[in-house]
Amino acid sequence: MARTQKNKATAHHLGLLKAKLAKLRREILAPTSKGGGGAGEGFDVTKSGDSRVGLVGFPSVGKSTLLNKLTGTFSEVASYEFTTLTCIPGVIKYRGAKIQLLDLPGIIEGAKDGKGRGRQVISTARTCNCIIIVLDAIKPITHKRLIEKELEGFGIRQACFAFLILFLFSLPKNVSVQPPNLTFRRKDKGGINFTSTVSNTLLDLETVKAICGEYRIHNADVSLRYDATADDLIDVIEGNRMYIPCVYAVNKIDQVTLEELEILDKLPHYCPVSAHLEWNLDGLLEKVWEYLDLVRVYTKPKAMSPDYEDPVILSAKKRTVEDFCLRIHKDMLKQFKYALVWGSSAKHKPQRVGKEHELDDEDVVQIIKKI
Ligand SMILES: Nc1nc2c(ncn2[C@@H]2O[C@H](COP(=O)(O)OP(=O)(O)OP(=O)(O)O)[C@@H](O)[C@H]2O)c(=O)[nH]1
Ligand SMILES: [K+]
Ligand SMILES: [Mg+2]
Repeated sequence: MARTQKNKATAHHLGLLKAKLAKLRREILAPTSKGGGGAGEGFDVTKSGDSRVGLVGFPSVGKSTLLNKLTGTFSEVASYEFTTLTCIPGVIKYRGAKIQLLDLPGIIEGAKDGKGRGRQVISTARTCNCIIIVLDAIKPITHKRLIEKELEGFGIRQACFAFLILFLFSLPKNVSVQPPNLTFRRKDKGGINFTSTVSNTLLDLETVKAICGEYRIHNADVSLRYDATADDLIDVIEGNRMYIPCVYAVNKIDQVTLEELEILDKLPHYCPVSAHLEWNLDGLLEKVWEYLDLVRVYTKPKAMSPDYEDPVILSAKKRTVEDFCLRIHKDMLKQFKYALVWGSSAKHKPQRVGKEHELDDEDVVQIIKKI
């Protein structure tokens, strides 16, 4: 692919190769029938708390040091690579929420053998609500080049790494992570029908046909509502893509110059830290909190003041009064009459609302039950 000139004439050829790569990546990561290596599942660590965050990165970038400093849990730290060989969980108490933080093995080795840990790391990463990709500030440029090279290469290690990038790292430039705005519908006959509501420069009918052909799909409607890439189409066809927000924590900034630090600080989604010297760990937590997109709701028992110590944590995508009730008790809705809400989602102080009402961060809620 690196050797192929990129132009209209080769676009469908490149699209085809991309689809082939996507299929190979999926095979590498699919559980092996032979067993051994835990059937490709993640590490056996029980989910706990309100949200889960994973530490992913090359060996010895300081993932374990970060876990230790952020959670007070012990995970072995050493100057040699592959110190951590399993998944070590810790808990961060932040703004009343309990966030489970997972320390994971460095990703190159596991990826290299094509089974075992590399796959386990990825499987575990897929269970996270946010991923902290830890980079070493001394070699961010080499790492970045490595990633680019991996993407273009063909080896198992490369393919595995590219998978990570596709699944976890290739995020839209904006913070809100959205799946591609593209409709793909299979049908029984009529061939491949390709429409676009915007002028598209990256995909044409030939390329779409080539990609679909790779999946043995000969009849489908594909419609774009933005300038989609071949990778976006492949993501939608594969259908198993996850969109997990990630923060790039550039660690060991105690080793770089102020000039270098200023550049790192400007890059989108980057957060410079020194785990060892505990520099900017607050900044990292703040960023992770922002990307987790959580809502804190305080309960107010009748005739008492709100409980500000122990908020109910909801996802910003599921934050109705109903979601709130379900979180407190599964039978709560049966007795629900209405709720009183104080805070930015309320028009009055308090506002009387039904269970469809959407709550905002730091709202206070009192549930009024049927008598
Ligand atoms: N200078 C400096 N060194 C650090 C920092 N954080 C970690 N280190 C050192 O980097 C080395 C690797 O740290 P680890 O925490 O073991 O790294 P890891 O990513 O968990 O490594 P693996 O588990 O082997 O993948 C150790 O020698 C740490 O003391 C930092 O902020 N600054
Ligand atoms: K290490
Ligand atoms: Mg480690």
